[in-house]
Amino acid sequence: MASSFIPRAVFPYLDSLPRSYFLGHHASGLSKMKTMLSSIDLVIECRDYRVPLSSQNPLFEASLSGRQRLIVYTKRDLGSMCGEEDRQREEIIRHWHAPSPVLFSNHRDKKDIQRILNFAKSHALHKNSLTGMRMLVVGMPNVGKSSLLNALRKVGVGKGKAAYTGAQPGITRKITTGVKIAEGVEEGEGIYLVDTPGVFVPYVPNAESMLKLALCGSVKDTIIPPTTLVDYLLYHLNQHSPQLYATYNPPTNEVSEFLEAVARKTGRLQKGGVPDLEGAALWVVQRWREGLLGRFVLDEVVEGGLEGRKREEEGFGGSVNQARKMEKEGEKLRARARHLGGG
Ligand SMILES: Nc1nc2c(ncn2[C@@H]2O[C@H](COP(=O)(O)OP(=O)(O)OP(=O)(O)O)[C@@H](O)[C@H]2O)c(=O)[nH]1
Repeated sequence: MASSFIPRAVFPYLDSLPRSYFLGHHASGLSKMKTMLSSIDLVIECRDYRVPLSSQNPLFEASLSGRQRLIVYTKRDLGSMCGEEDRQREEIIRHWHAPSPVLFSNHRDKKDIQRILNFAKSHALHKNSLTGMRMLVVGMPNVGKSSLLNALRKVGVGKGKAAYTGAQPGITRKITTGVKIAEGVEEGEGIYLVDTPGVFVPYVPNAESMLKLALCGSVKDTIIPPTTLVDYLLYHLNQHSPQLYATYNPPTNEVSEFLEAVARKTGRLQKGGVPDLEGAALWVVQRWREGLLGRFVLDEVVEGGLEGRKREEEGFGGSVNQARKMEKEGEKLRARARHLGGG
């Protein structure tokens, strides 16, 4: 009976999950960013609104310090219903970073983009460098950097797309030349924004953060089984309201039951009418990423939350080599557990 439904209070996440997704183009992109830093006036660091803690990358703190930074929480439309709870969350996030500036954005909302543009312009005026101010946009893979660049260019100079965007991480592989997003005083002058490839954290300290990042599309969909992602999503959906998936199934904590219902309702059936659970899982994840299956934040946003997260990360070192060592050790342990379990 629906009224007696009790959602899971914790997610029994698996120790077998990978905790790293640090690729070659992430490392080379980061080292190129470092070499460019002396010619950059402002760094725009993008983080995902739905995972404000998990999408911060300590590598940026370490590598891009010394430049003024504006933090932009992207994809706000996918995590916010613009209610009182959202307002309070945004206030806490601003406190985390005070006195550094923080803005929130939906790349389709002209007002949000204009705010970022205004910030850039006032920074340029303050620095007296409207003649050729250069900014770098950085962030985790798929966080929305190129979309932000295109939106700023559209609002700022009324021009069309300059960067490719896409629903999978890793669309941008190389650092581009600067794209003009605001006119300057003279012809050929203005504010330029340089797009960069997304850079993943070297090692994700807790498995749940890895699930969150994967759900938000920061790692390739082949890294974590889609059914595991939907299981994790179902856990969150139930915490908010099982009504969010009422079209497909009554409240449940069983991912296979949920996916079977989705497969049947959406016609994802294999030979002999067998439900295609993986196909259904990929579809569900996509629906959530598009905001069509609830809009909510996955990280817990509380006062002091960012400091707590930083302490947790410091406990894990933070260097890429250390991270590789830990990932290798994790792989060995997982292989041993599989061997002992006979799987
Ligand atoms: N709903 C919504 N979707 C967004 C927003 N910003 C970006 N997206 C979508 O998120 C996906 C990734 O956007 P990109 O701009 O390609 O992300 P990126 O950070 O440049 O990705 P990399 O190439 O991995 O560095 C695309 O499908 C965009 O349409 C936003 O504010 N709201």
